[in-house]
Amino acid sequence: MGTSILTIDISVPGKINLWLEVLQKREDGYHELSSLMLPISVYDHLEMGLLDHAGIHLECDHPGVPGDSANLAWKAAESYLKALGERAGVHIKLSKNIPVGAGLGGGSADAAAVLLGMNRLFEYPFPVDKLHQLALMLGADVPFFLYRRPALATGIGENLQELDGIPAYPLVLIKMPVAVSTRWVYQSLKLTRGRSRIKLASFLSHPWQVEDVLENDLETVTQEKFPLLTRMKAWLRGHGAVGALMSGSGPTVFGVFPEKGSAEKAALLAGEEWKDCYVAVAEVLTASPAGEKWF
Ligand SMILES: C[C@@](CO)(OP(=O)(O)O)[C@H](O)COP(=O)(O)OP(=O)(O)OC[C@H]1O[C@@H](n2ccc(N)nc2=O)[C@H](O)[C@@H]1O
Ligand SMILES: Nc1ncnc2c1ncn2[C@@H]1O[C@H](COP(=O)(O)OP(=O)(O)O)[C@@H](O)[C@H]1O
Repeated sequence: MGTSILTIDISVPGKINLWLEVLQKREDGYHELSSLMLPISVYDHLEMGLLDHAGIHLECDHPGVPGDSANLAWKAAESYLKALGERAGVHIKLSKNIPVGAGLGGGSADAAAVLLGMNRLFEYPFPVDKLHQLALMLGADVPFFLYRRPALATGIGENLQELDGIPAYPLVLIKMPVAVSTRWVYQSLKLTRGRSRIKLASFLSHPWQVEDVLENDLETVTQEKFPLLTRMKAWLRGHGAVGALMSGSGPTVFGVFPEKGSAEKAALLAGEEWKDCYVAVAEVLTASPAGEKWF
């Protein structure tokens, strides 16, 4: 198998939803949201290179994630090549580190990163709007990961208002050893809200009053099945977090800490308290990495 000399390495950040309000169900079954999406310093890794023949070769190191055309990274490469109309080939090596089925957006993040990587390998044939369009066909969350910046997501997640002024919140993540299906959570949701309560402008002028905006309408569904999540959030608050919430469809819960030191201490204790769980310290990424050109 011949790969080109040019290979690229990409660090792929996951995300949390600092808030997630589900506003209504559309006729196609998707839900309209208002969600503050924040990239975080928990990363998958991708290595990509062009082949000297057509095809998509994927290696994925996670036994629970498909290594074939069911992988979102594979699907992203396929859709990019199809849009480009070239009989080219690509090799993709995916190292998973973002927990799977966790509410941290790992699959969507990989898909977006493959689109970005392909665009660099082919020397930028597509503008960002075209990548955004391809991303949305892969999943509602995928466009967010093209920009790697804090953003208010509306529509089904694809209308993105990028935001400055979000602190690099120190976080502790705890995830039970179960995977949750996003589809199941949305399908099980009973809508009660109607309209958005959280005011972006007032949050931006007092971002440290973060506990006032930690709200996730999907929590009720996942918490009912896994009541331990409620205890995990209370535990995080009892160990220094100013607030705690489930991310996305869960089951990861995150605590927001006033500074890195207290987050690290809490994470050490969390590792002892929540023995079978994934525990990590992370922080919110507030700016795209400098010097990276993708489109
Ligand atoms: C809940 C969130 C919050 O950021 O994240 P995760 O928990 O998956 O990380 C997202 O809305 C997940 O987005 P994503 O994972 O891209 O969703 P998709 O693959 O497009 O859809 C998976 C399933 O969720 C439902 N879905 C998704 C997004 C949305 N706005 N409304 C929905 O009803 C769809 O009906 C679909 O069956
Ligand atoms: N590259 C990928 N990384 C993770 N999961 C993937 C990937 N491709 C496909 N999947 C499948 O997508 C599902 C959801 O994965 P993930 O994106 O990690 O969760 P979430 O939607 O909670 O953020 C899993 O069932 C997994 O098998």
